[in-house]
Amino acid sequence: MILDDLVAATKRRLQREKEVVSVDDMKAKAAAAPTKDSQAVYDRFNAPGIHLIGEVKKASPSKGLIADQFPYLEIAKDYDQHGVSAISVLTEPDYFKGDIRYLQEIAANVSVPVLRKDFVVDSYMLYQAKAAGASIVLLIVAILSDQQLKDYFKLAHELGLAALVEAHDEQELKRAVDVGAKLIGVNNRDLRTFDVSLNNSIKLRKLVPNNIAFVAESGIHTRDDVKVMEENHMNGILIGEALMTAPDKAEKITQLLGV
Ligand SMILES: O=C(O)c1ccccc1NCC(=O)[C@H](O)[C@H](O)COP(=O)(O)O
Repeated sequence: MILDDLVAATKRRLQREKEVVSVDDMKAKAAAAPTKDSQAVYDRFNAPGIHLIGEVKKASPSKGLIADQFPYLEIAKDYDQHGVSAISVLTEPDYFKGDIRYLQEIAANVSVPVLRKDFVVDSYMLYQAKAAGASIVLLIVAILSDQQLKDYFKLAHELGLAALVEAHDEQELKRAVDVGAKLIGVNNRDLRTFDVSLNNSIKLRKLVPNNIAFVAESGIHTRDDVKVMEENHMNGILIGEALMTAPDKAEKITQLLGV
């Protein structure tokens, strides 16, 4: 399964990264970086209306190369200036052609919170995220044990990072709720088959109390898709491909949000 490959590649990468910057040095870098207010992120998504997370991604396992030209900083600034509530930056290099340096540069140049979109399997990645200026980290339930999920969720908050806890089915959703997630993302993409169904987030939204902000992820392309998400009480939508392939990002955001 692709998630197993992603986890294995991430673990190999971390081994190399720790040789360059030791765990203690990364912790010191994280401690030296400004601490953000995780509650402010949660409040942002709980405010009325639907909140768009615009994603900066060059490639993905399901789509291959998405953006041949990849002026990531310009794209992020464009998102920032045209109404996104947060920016998701892929930092996974092997399958998404991402880089933690993209996040670092983007976080230093935009006003909205920045999400580290990666496959967190080690606390080192949370220290890296804080050191790079992220405000949010993705915790994917499917790749974490209950203990890891609990530990990383706690550590994220100690570092001032909000956690977007991602689930795909009812069982994973229960684990997200049980850990105390305040921001849950439900992926419409089945990562085993790459099939996308907006019905997945619609179905699971009903199982989550309204005091937990809920983000529908993947496969959202049009204003009609967004309307369906609004009608089904999503607090947020995470959109990658539709924005990355739009020649005019500002126009696409305006269109999607219907403003
Ligand atoms: O997109 C993939 O192929 C993929 C494969 C394995 C793990 C994660 C994957 N995608 C990450 C995402 O969740 C999406 O980048 C994000 O939700 C945006 O989706 P989209 O709007 O469909 O680009």
